[in-house]
Amino acid sequence: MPIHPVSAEASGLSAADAATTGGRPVIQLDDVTVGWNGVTALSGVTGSFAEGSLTAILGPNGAGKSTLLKTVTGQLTARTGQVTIHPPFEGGISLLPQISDIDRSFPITTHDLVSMGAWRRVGAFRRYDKAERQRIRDALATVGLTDKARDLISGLSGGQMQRALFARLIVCDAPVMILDEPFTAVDEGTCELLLQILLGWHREGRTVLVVLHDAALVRRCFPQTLLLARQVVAWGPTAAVLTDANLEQARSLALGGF
Ligand SMILES: Nc1ncnc2c1ncn2[C@@H]1O[C@H](COP(=O)(O)OP(=O)(O)OP(=O)(O)O)[C@@H](O)[C@H]1O
Repeated sequence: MPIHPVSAEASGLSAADAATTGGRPVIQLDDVTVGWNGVTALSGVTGSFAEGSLTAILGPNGAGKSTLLKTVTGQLTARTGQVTIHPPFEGGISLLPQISDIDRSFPITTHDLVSMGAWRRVGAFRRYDKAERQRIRDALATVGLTDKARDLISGLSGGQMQRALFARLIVCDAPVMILDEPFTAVDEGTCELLLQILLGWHREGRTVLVVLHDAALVRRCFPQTLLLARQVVAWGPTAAVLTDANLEQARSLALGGF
């Protein structure tokens, strides 16, 4: 895993920026506003995700959580403001998209979906070497999908599909992992397995951002929280962010419920 420390000075950020989340900034947002035509999905977002941090992104429906992830990963462009991915992390971000964003009718096997995680190392036309093939087999085994490797993804259940997407991230082996609602439509056992994999990434020193809806799970397992409601309501240590007052403010600022 290519994790290289970058000092706050070298990254061009003040020590105060780094101090807000306890480490060196990996992803920095400065007054970021994103929207479509007449709609402003996010406005004035400023803050940073520190190296090695584990952050839950929480907020009501329509709060701009997916919009934030898509902006950070370059799928959307900020209308104003600046998103900075600090060196050496620019090419080191992997995304687990919302399951509803994936075309499950595409005729690809579970094995091939997971293999796509190696794309950055292998490229489009080179053959997978022995080490990559073993890495893919190990990832399938870790998520319990060895016997589904040759099945088309259209035949996987919701929980199996989430396991396959986690296996793809395992193969990616990126220093920054971004996950959009990874526990949606999964049973309790799958949720626990995937949660343990995710917490393992955090223990390994990766930077992990996860959009979630379950405040109890966030309180139990996520040290940092970004509470969004079309703008930042609060961002910092989870206990300080998930107060009744902040949650009430988030509900009143956004259109939907949690
Ligand atoms: N492609 C788009 N075109 C126009 N508006 C969009 C588009 N995608 C999202 N929006 C709007 O932007 C706002 C934020 O959407 P977003 O999906 O980021 O919210 P969210 O917090 O992830 O919601 P949820 O919890 O329901 O998934 C919503 O009002 C949504 O309708």
